[in-house]
Amino acid sequence: MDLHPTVETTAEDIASMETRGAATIGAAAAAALRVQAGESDAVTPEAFRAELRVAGRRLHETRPTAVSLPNALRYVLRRMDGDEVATLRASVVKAATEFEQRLDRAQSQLGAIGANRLQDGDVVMTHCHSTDALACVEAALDQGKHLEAIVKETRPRLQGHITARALREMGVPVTLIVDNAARRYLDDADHVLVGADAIAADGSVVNKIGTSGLAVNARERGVPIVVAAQTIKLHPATMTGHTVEIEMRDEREVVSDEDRADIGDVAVENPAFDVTPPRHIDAIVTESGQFPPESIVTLMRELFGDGVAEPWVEPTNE
Ligand SMILES: O=C(COP(=O)(O)O)[C@H](O)[C@H](O)COP(=O)(O)O
Repeated sequence: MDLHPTVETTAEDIASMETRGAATIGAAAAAALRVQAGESDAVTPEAFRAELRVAGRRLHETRPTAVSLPNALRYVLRRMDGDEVATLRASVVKAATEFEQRLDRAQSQLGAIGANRLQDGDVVMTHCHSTDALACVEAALDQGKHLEAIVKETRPRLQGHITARALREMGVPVTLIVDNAARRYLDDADHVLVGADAIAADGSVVNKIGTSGLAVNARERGVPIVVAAQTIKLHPATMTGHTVEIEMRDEREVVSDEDRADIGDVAVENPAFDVTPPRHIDAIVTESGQFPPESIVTLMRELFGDGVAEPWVEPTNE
């Protein structure tokens, strides 16, 4: 069975980080499933369902950490319903569209909540590029508040450059710094504002590598650190003891082949994310409200209480 080219392209773009950031990855996965369903030429319901599961697996295998990806697949594939291809197709197209609309609504809702924490004249320090975090800044600007930003460049892929450009386009004065200068510039910051790729049941936050060190420094400097994360970042499998896989990316993102030839035979490690424990986080802002990290599990149970299906996996009885 051939996957639609859009599914393959979407998967390749997620794996290569052409498409990056947890919310964007979730939206792209849902959109790809919609195309697979809409263009499917399956003639039986069984063939259609199998095709959508294969598409789900292809998308799921791209990157392991941002739980927005499996949550997007769950949302769409669990709503695949019907006894004929036409009804199955319509159900997937509807669910994928619904998912994307919910993402947009959630991001602006959490932005309005997160903006309430920001005061006129505040300086915000950012790490990586988080559309959920920037939604809070944008909402605060819409409330008439003036903000400045200290943007960490975020090696090795320099997502801070995306954030710097986005903030400049909002009219926010930006100071770009190397990651190692964060502790020094925390003295000038009123808030640290970051996003999340996954939030565990104990309130730990998985985000771009460097977040946990920034949180420790922010705590020590007395600068509040807020995580802006839609509920699709909640990781339901952690309610049953599963842990979040931290993606190890290609060493060449850290050391070019030329540099390696110069340096010689050294091991290079390139973890893309790290885990910040709840004790180093002041608040998690979601579209459903602000939570101390230790209580995020109440929201997780409310939203994902019925366990963690993996509807892209072939059912054993098939
Ligand atoms: O860690 C990253 C991106 O990592 P990468 O660049 O490796 O994908 C972002 O902070 C979160 O995904 C949240 O982003 P958003 O708020 O946009 O979902």
